[in-house]
This record gives sequence, C-alpha cells and structure tokens, in this order.
Amino acid sequence: MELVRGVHNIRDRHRGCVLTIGNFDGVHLGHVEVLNGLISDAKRLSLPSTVMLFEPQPQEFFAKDKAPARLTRLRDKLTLLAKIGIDRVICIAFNANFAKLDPEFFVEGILHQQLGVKALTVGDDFKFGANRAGDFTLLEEMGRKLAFEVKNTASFRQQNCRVSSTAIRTSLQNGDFLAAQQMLGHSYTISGRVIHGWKKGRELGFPTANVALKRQVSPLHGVFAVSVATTDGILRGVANIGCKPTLNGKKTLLEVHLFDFSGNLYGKFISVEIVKKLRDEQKFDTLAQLISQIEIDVNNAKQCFV
Ligand SMILES: Cc1cc2nc3c(=O)[nH]c(=O)nc-3n(C[C@H](O)[C@H](O)[C@H](O)COP(=O)(O)O)c2cc1C
Ligand SMILES: Nc1ncnc2c1ncn2[C@@H]1O[C@H](COP(=O)(O)OP(=O)(O)O)[C@@H](O)[C@H]1O
Repeated sequence: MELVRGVHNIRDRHRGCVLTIGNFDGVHLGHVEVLNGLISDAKRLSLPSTVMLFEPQPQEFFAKDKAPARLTRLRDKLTLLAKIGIDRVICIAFNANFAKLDPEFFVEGILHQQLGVKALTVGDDFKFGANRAGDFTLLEEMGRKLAFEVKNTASFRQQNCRVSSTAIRTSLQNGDFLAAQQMLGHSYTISGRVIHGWKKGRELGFPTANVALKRQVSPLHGVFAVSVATTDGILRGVANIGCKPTLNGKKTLLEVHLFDFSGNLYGKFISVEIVKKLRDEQKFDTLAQLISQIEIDVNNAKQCFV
C-alpha cells in the first residue's frame, strides 16, 4: 500500500483513482463495508482503491483536548487498511488552511484535477469544506459536471444499532469489550513505543513498560488484564491507564507489567490488547498499599487467562 503524505505530494501518476474520504477511526465493520465497496469499484474500473484521511482528525483540530478519544492512531489505521487490501492512502495534514477550503474548490481542484477521481464513495453523513458547507447533494451535482460517479453508503448496523466510532467508545467506556470487538471486527488495542518513566516500577517490584498515548487519548481508564504483542511474541500482563495519583502523577499513560518477563523494552513498539477491566485507578495513602493492590491485580488478571 502506498502512502502519500499531504496534497503537495500528489503527483501526476496519482491521477485516476476510486476514492473514499473519512477519518476511519477504529477501521470498524462499518468502515470495512465502505472499503469493500471501494475495492470492488476499483476492480471494475481497473483503478487503484484510494482512501483520503486526515491527520489530525478534524474534530481534534477544532476541539483540541475536548475531542473524543481516538480508537486508532495513524500507524494502526494504515496497518488495518493495508490488510483489507487498499492500494493507496492520501493523508492530508488538517490545518487552518485546509479547513478554510471552499467545498467546490476541494472537489474541482483536488479531487478532479489533482486526483482524477472516477468514482467517489462517502458515508451517509459526509460534510466537507469551509463551515462543513459541502454535502452529498453538492458532490452529486459536481460528479455529473465533472464525470465521476458518486455513491453514498447506507449505515452498517448490528443488532439494530449503527456501528460507529462513537458507539465503540461508549462500549469501551462501559467495559463491554465484547460489544466493542464485535463492532470493530478486531479486538481493541492501544499501541505505541515504550518510553522511559520514573524508574519507580522496578523498586515496587512491578516494572512497567510505559506507552505515551499522544493522539490516542484513551477512552479507557483503570486497571486491566491485557495481552501484549511484542517483538518477543505475545505476552500477558496487567496494565494501568491513568496518571498514578499515589505518586502525584499528572499525565495519563498506559503502563504494562508483563508476567514472566524480564527483558528490555525501551524504544520497542508494542500493541496492548485490552481483555478485561479489573478496577478503577485509586490514590493510595502508602506505597505498601499500592504494592499489595497490584499483587491482587496480578492474580486477578492471571485468572482471566485460565
Ligand atoms: C496493575 C497496576 C495497577 C496500578 N494501579 C495504580 C493505582 O491504582 N494508583 C496509582 O497511583 N498507581 C497505580 N499504578 C501505577 C504505579 O504507581 C506505577 O506503575 C509505578 O509508579 C511505576 O511508575 P514508573 O513506570 O513511571 O516507574 C498501577 C500500576 C500497575 C502495573
Ligand atoms: N516484566 C516486565 N514488564 C514490563 N517491563 C519490564 C518487565 N521486565 C523488565 N521490563 C523493562 O523495565 C522497564 C520498566 O521498568 P520501570 O522501573 O517501571 O521503569 P520506567 O519507569 O522507565 O518504566 C520497561 O520499560 C522494560 O524495558
């Protein structure tokens, strides 16, 4: 799969494609439905299936810290899109200039002239351009004028509910990982590089691999049983997503203590699959109390895997 970063990197050889546009946060089953339609159109027209996505996601650009927590960071979106069989991703830097683009210019200048779109698929609620003034009706009109097909995909539903990133976040927040997994079509994982922490974990007897959450502010908080993909294979463990109030921490981190492991993970990329919530994070009066509780957490997490 080819990745094109930014409008300025679109070249003549990218002209002629079948396109869909969106955030694809989670790359859930609703997205997969759209993407499979895109791939079959691409085959029919013998053109590359192309996904245009935005980084940061527009809501993150506008609402900053108040934007909803992300389900998947760009790297994981790209892995999932490649697995589905998408040929090309165009990742647009969503900034103040892009947000100001006139909807007609976006369609005529970028989609038509630069990308030579022959078929465009968008979700049923797609809005675009300055003030979200562009909509499906405008796309249809411009498609007729500029000779490209326009398709609107109906909502993908499960048990009478529309599968959406919001519904998945809600399931995760309610601790219903099974429902989240059913909507995602894959398990919920948080991934990232292991960074240095306060080196307190080893003193407490529970070293923890710390993952910075960056854009993927977690929709989850608390202590969880986890299954972790590392370069040493799949390992099990227990994780805390929180700011460690007992040590007066401020920043939310994902910290994982792996069972039966004593290697060095700094700088390595790990994917943490959340299996079950064990409890909420707590502020303890003493470190001894925290250690006793983590011992209980370890036992409870191990029970999840028997
Ligand atoms: C299973 C588990 C549960 C934890 N629960 C809490 C908690 O309830 N409250 C808290 O303040 N810190 C909690 N922590 C975080 C520890 O305080 C933290 O791992 C420790 O301070 C080490 O930090 P470091 O990796 O930066 O050295 C937990 C850690 C783990 C592994
Ligand atoms: N069982 C284990 N689980 C997690 N990390 C481990 C384990 N054993 C060793 N490590 C290593 O130790 C580091 C964590 O030790 P810790 O004292 O908590 O330091 P830090 O505060 O930098 O995270 C991890 O990043 C990893 O490289």
